[in-house]
Parts: sequence; structure tokens; C-alpha cells
Amino acid sequence: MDVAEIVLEVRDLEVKLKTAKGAVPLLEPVQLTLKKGQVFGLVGESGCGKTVTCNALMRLLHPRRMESSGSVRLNGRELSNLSEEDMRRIRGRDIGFIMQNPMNAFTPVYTIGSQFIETLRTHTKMSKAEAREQAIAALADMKLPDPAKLLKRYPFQLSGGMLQRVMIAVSMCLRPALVIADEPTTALDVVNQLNVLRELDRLRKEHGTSILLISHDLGVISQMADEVAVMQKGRIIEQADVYQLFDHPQHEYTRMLLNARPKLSLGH
Ligand SMILES: Nc1ncnc2c1ncn2[C@@H]1O[C@H](COP(=O)(O)OP(=O)(O)OP(=O)(O)O)[C@@H](O)[C@H]1O
Repeated sequence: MDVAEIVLEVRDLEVKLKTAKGAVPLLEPVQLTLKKGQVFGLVGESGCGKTVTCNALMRLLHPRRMESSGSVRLNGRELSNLSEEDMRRIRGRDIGFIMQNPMNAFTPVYTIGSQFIETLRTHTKMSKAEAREQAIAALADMKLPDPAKLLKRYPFQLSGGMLQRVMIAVSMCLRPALVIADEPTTALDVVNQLNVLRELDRLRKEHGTSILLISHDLGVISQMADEVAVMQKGRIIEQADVYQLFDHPQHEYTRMLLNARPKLSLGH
């Protein structure tokens, strides 16, 4: 693989839970490599360690309860030894994050506009007016109607599907190299699921963003991912190209997940 193409390289990422009786492993050494513009699917049932993996990548684990080790490189830069301040700059600017429940991503007492503009200004030198213009353009790009009006709304005034698209607009606006999408469609109905997946796919194609897509749903993964890792009990048990994994699953657990998947189609 051409090194210049590698956006994220994770080596021996381990997480342990600190308990009174000693450290309990939550994540066995994980290896991941994401190329530019690639969608990497991380799949597995509830509690297998998907969220712990992405929190460890972003260094968002609770330091008193968990410890992690290993190497995480983003565009060649090692993240594991950066200061907390440098890491804060990277989150949001170089790594975008889309979470399962968009309502949790926004503070209920502030308008969408003030939160969007604040995020942009934290990471750039934009004036308020410039940030507002950028926010409007990003919302329009996500095909959200009347973006200027939308900025004046509060999160609870939007449907789940709209709010999820606002979150994608926020997380993609600064053109991060990597977006971590943790169950981005689980809280949505089927129509909104498809719309959100289509938008993610389009943004990846247009901007070459790499996406780490976390899901328990192999139907979603099959539509989006190029490469897939299957996780069980904190361990990656199988990893392959999406066609290889779906046509020739090696592990019994993968076969079980495949048999349980719902049918979705992006129409391509
Ligand atoms: N703060 C915490 N304290 C103690 N244990 C935790 C904590 N967070 C996660 N765990 C444990 O780590 C394991 C992995 O959890 P994780 O949330 O990563 O699973 P997941 O695959 O993301 O599941 P889901 O799909 O339900 O979000 C689980 O056994 C969980 O109980």
C-alpha cells in the first residue's frame, strides 16, 4: 500500500478497565489501517468494544477508569503522546465525529447556529460572519431546506433525521481527514437511514474523507464499507475486503451476523 495514501494507522491499541482487583482487558490489541477515501466498517454486537475502540482512538476514555496503550497515527502524526490541548485541536478539525443520537451532540439551550458557528470559530480564525456563511453553505450542501432559518432553531425543533444531517454538516465542514461515525443511523427510520448513508457516501467521494463506520448492522456496512473488521468480545476476529467477507466469511460468528442482516439498498 502506498504510504502516502494511509490516513489512519492503528497498531496494538489496547484498553484495560481499572478495577480494585487489577486491570481487566476491554480491548485486545487492535490493528487498523484506513486509506484516503476509504470506508472501514467495524461491526459486532452490542458490548463487543466498538465504542471503546473509537473513544480510545480519539483519546476520550475516562483516565481514572481506563488505560490504553498502542500507537494511533493520523496522516503520519502520532496521537498517543500529544498534549490534551493538541488533541482537542485535532478532534473536530482533523477527526470529525458523528454519533448515534444527534440530540446528545447539541446543547438544548443554544440554537443550532450558535453551536455551529462556535465550533467553526474554535478551530479556525473565521469571523462570526464568515463562520455563519460557511455554516449556511454546509447545511445547504446537506440539502437541508432554508439553512439561514435553520440556524435560528433549537435542536429539539428538528426531527432526528434533520438533526443527524446537521451533525454531519458540522463534522464535515472543516474537511477532516477522518470521520468516525458511531452507529450514525441506528436512531433513524429506514428512509432517513438511507438519506444519511447516501450523504456520507457522497461527501466521501467529493472530499476523499476516510470514514470509520461503526455499526452492529451488517446491512449498513455492506452498503458503505470497502473493508470490514468484525469484533467480538473486544477482539477483531475477522478482517477482509467487504466482498470477501460477505461471500466467504471465515468465522462462525461472522456467518451468524450475516444471516441476521436486514436488507437495505442505496440504489447503486
Ligand atoms: N465506562 C465504562 N466502565 C466500565 N465498563 C465499560 C465502560 N464503557 C464500556 N465498558 C465495557 O466495555 C465493553 C465494550 O463496550 P462498548 O460500549 O465499546 O461496546 P459497543 O460494541 O460499542 O456496544 P454498543 O453497540 O451497545 O454501543 C462492554 O463490556 C462494556 O460493558
